Amino acid sequence: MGIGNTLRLSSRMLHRRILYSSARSFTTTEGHRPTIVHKRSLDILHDPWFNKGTAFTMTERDRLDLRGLLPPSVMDSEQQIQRFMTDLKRLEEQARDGPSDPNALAKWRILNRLHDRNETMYYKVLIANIEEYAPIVYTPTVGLVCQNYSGLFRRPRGMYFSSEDRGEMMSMVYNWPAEQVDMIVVTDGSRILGLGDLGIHGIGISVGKLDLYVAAAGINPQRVLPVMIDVGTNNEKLLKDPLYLGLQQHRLENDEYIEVIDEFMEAVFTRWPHVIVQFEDFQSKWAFKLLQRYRSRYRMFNDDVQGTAGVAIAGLLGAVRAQGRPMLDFPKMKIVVAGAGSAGIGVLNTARKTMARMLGNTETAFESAQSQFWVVDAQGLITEGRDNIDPEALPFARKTKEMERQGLKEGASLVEVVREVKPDVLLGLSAVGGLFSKEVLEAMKGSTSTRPAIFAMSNPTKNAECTAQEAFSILGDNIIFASGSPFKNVDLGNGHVGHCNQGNNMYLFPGIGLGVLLSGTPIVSDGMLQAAAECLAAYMSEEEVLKGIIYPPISRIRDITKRIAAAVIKEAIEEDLVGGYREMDARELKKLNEEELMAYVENNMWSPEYPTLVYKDD
Ligand SMILES: NC(=O)c1ccc[n+]([C@@H]2O[C@H](COP(=O)([O-])OP(=O)(O)OC[C@H]3O[C@@H](n4cnc5c(N)ncnc54)[C@H](O)[C@@H]3O)[C@@H](O)[C@H]2O)c1
Ligand SMILES: O=C(O)C[C@H](O)C(=O)O
Ligand SMILES: [Mg+2]
Repeated sequence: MGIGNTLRLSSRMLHRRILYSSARSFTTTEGHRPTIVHKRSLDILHDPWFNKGTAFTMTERDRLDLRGLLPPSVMDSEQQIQRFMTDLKRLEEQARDGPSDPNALAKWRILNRLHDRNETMYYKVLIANIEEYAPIVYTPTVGLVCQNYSGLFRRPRGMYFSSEDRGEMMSMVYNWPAEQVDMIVVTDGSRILGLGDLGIHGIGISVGKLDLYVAAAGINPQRVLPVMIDVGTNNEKLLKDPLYLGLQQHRLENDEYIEVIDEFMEAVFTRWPHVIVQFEDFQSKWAFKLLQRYRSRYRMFNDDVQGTAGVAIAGLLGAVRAQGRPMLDFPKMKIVVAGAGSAGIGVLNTARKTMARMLGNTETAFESAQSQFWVVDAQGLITEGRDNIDPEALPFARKTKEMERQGLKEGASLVEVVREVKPDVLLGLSAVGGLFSKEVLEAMKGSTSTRPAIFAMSNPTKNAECTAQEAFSILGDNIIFASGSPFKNVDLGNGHVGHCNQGNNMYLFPGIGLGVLLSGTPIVSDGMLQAAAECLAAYMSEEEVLKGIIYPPISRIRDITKRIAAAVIKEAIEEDLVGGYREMDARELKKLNEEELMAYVENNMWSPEYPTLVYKDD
């Protein structure tokens, strides 16, 4: 069409064009008309017709009571699809360089989908097959899940409190639909297993821990709440990833950080005054501070510091018994610990206290206990000669002169320390995979123990300080071996089998939580943690321990958890801290004999059975 023709567009055509365009704009307006929904909160997220997932805008989240039920980052639909496609494509990569069980993530997805559609059935499957599926919903696969969380994120589970929610937490906590919450596991994502800062993706660890609370301790799944507190991340990869679901800012520090955690604690304890909060995978610089800040004010504990310590003590006492010696010989053990973070220091403090108690609890007993430990961190052996020593590690710093006599100096390497000390136990909580190298394990051959023990406790599997195969093949089947993530027993030929123990805080935290809940204690005391550890230590028979089996198999986790809960309640009674639980008041609780106490615990453990449902109009 020439210019002239264009100019001569008939008025009829022009009219038609205008009509067409106005019809289009009319259609568009129609498309923007709001959809009326008769639902709010999780009911919307669980409805495929209305759910937009992370694409709900902040105003919509506020309008529909969704605040806190989704990660804080708002995505558009293009970004959502990009995330979905990245995940889909990752399947191929995983088949190539995935974990030792190439189906682990696929199994996790299938279990997770079941979790989304039928909780009762999910927990029935999990409890009946706990040995097979704990490594899927818990370590090591949970680590992989967190690392791939952006792609795996489907239906949100739990609550997200971010630093953007300051001033709002007290009200948004009411967006959680359950009237009662018994157990919260909270993380800030700053140190997930040995995988470092995973930011908001760390929520997977809270979900995994609570799965064990339900499966092992029989906490009602309707009363658990996984929480992620997003104060930013220092993980540069996440900070640069446009599809990251969390706040793209560096972590808050100092008072700003504490104010966020304070507000969260106040909010959850205001709505649910009897809730128990388990702190999980906070970097050590905050783990200790927050524990001290809250432990006498709230029902809370730190699993990495306190749960790990109890499990390690139980294992160390097992290692003494495995030598055919009485537990009271524990204070004679020489222990080299690699790693002085939240877990390592937690273990050291408790081990020292246990030894000191065995030696009479005097000042000399404490000093004598202290001299049984050699601590090696990223900078080598910790001595008093170190500049800027971490105050938490200070009590375990060795005296320079004494070390000189032993042929060691500040910063000595792990292999040097093992060679000189010839320890009974080598315990790793360093998060460094392969730290117990061939050289280090060879040096352990010089151990003066009749049955040396190797505890490679870092998680997940790739961060273990050594594999079971490496330990047994170098040191033989006489050793005691425990690892944080599960390893299969090692066939050493000629009918010899190296037994692998799983030294993981999963043997303690569910029982601690359950005992605290059912006792109604307002705080989690050192005595309760000690009672829990002693219960675990005493659980294994003489015969098992002599075979090198120092922890129960995970198939017995529900039974051990029940006993630990009873031990915690007993201790709460001793300390006069019981408050009772539901219809069992403190006075009644104190009257229970051993058998009745066990029955009380058992009767209060949830089991996955379908209840009869009856409809009732509001
Ligand atoms: N098995 C369990 O139940 C259990 C429980 C808690 C933590 N963990 C594991 O323990 C590990 C550490 O956790 P954390 O919270 O203490 O971490 P953290 O980051 O606070 O501490 C790590 C420590 O290891 C030290 N370290 C680093 N490189 C080292 C090296 N080459 N040699 C010796 N030490 C070295 C660091 O200096 C630091 O002291 C993680 O892998 C975690 O999964 C296991
Ligand atoms: O989560 C685990 O498996 C144990 C422990 O809490 C850890 O941080 O590694
Ligand atoms: Mg942990």
